[in-house]
Amino acid sequence: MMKLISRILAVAGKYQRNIRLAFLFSFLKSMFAKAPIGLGFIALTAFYNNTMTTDLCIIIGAGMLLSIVLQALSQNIADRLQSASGYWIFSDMRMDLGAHLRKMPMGYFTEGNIGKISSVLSTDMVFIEENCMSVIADMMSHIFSEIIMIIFMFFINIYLGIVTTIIVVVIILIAKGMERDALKDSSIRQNQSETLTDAVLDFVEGIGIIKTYNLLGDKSKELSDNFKETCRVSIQFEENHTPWQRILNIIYGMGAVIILSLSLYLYSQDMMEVPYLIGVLLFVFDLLGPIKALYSQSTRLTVMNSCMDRIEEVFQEQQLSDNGKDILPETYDGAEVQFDDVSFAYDEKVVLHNISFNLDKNNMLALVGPSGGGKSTIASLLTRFWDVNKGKIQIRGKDIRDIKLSQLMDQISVVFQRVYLFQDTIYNNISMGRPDASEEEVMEAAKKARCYDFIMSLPEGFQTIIGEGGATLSGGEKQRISIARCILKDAPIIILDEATASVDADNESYIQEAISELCVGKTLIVIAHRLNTIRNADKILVIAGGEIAQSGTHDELVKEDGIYKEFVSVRENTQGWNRNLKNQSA
Ligand SMILES: Nc1ncnc2c1ncn2[C@@H]1O[C@H](COP(=O)(O)OP(=O)(O)OP(=O)(O)O)[C@@H](O)[C@H]1O
Repeated sequence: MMKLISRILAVAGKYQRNIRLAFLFSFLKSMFAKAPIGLGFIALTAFYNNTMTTDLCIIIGAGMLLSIVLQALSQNIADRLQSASGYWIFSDMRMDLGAHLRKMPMGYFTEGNIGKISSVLSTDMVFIEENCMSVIADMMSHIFSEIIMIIFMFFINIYLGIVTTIIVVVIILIAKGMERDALKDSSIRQNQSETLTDAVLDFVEGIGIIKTYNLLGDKSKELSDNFKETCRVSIQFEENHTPWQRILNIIYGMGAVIILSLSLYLYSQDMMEVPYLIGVLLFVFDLLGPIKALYSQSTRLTVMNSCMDRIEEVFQEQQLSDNGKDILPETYDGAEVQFDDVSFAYDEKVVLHNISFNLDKNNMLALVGPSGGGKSTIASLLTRFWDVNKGKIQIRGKDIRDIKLSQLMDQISVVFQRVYLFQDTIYNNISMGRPDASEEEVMEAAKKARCYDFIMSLPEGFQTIIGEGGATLSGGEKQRISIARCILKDAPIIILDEATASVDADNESYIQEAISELCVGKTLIVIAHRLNTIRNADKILVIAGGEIAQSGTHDELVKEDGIYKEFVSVRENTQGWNRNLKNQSA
């Protein structure tokens, strides 16, 4: 419980002062709330001793009224200070998380963490944001109230004070066990919520495949099993928690009875006066009220603690270092891109071994080879989607880790096979390649990427919104828009993941023309599948099993027995097949 408070304070940053101030007002509120009990005792004693006067009556009445007003006032100030801080803290935390995620290696997003990120942002943060401040305010008020009650009992009689303290300590110890258990169950519940988020995302993203492969029944069942499991885990959580609450309730009752019996005993031994006994009789069931209220919040507290665990887990993920200070030279006599003895592993799995090659400015390098050989990984290392484990990668003689990530990204454009366009206008989708580009430059890029005509044929032209609720474009059209974006960016190095799936002939020739425009005067790394592209490369690397199996030009490699020769003959046969099929259909 105190752990949660210190965790919230730790993340509160500049709002810590407000929260601490709110604690002070919570304390005052508790004092004013309990003041009528003290005044009640004074009144009882005065009646008992026959010393009650009109003045004292008025003072006690006014004191009670004043304590009610001051209690409401302190509560109001504490609530305002705390709830505003809560929303600010979590708004800042979301920004920090965004900044943190921006610095994570791309690998983090592709390794099944999307469900976790969404559930941290949507479930965990929202839950804490909505609950934490009210819960902390309540908790502080209950803790202070209980302390005031104990002090009060010491004031009435030292033995009563000691026994009340012991009972409260026993309750705290039992509640600790309950918290430990609940924390374990709660993390099971949170993990299940993450699994469910993953399953829902998977279902929604894969709906096309699911339908075409007639898997709707199976996948829907998987999803509904997941919902049932989530339901089961939540019920289990409540069921495991209820017996603890019952035990605590019994102990609250027993505690009150013990205090009551002790008071009667003390009275019978002349160790306590009548007004105090009456006072204890009146308030005994209120004595453990605050601690009872405190632990009735424990379910929410536990869930919050495990939400905080998961938020911290994401924050603790290693960021990609971005401390580089070197500036890339405009011109350089050596290689534009150089891999020097590079090895790389995804976690434990080593997928690249001692890769070394040079690529000169404005030259084209083709990466070819069997699937899973490591071609995409080589390209990803150049963009620092991950960092190498051994060796180094240089651009114009500078280790890419020694230059700022933003400068590195300015140097490279990537044309992915899978195009992603934002739900925005076509214009904005292109201009994000270079946000300060003029309208003419955007149009020019669209013309070079062979997409100007089809964009202009749309009713809204460049202002057409793409995506949900907007225009639907073919795969080839989207690809050309993404190429226009790259053309506008005008980075000197292009990484091109050539499409394996064939698009229709018209689109294919437009895409080829767009790519040719993009590549003029650039240094190119192409993950190549088309024989024509490969033949034009200045250098070909055959990547197999994470190593460079062969390297050379097309003419050199076809003369060697090896993977490349086989690869070319397979490609030629397929192209022959394609030609025959086209001729037959013509
Ligand atoms: N994010 C990842 N996490 C773990 N392993 C990965 C990841 N991405 C790729 N791999 C593995 O690394 C190896 C190299 O994959 P890579 O995608 O670089 O090969 P590739 O030659 O580009 O294959 P393809 O031609 O099929 O795209 C493969 O064994 C692959 O399973």
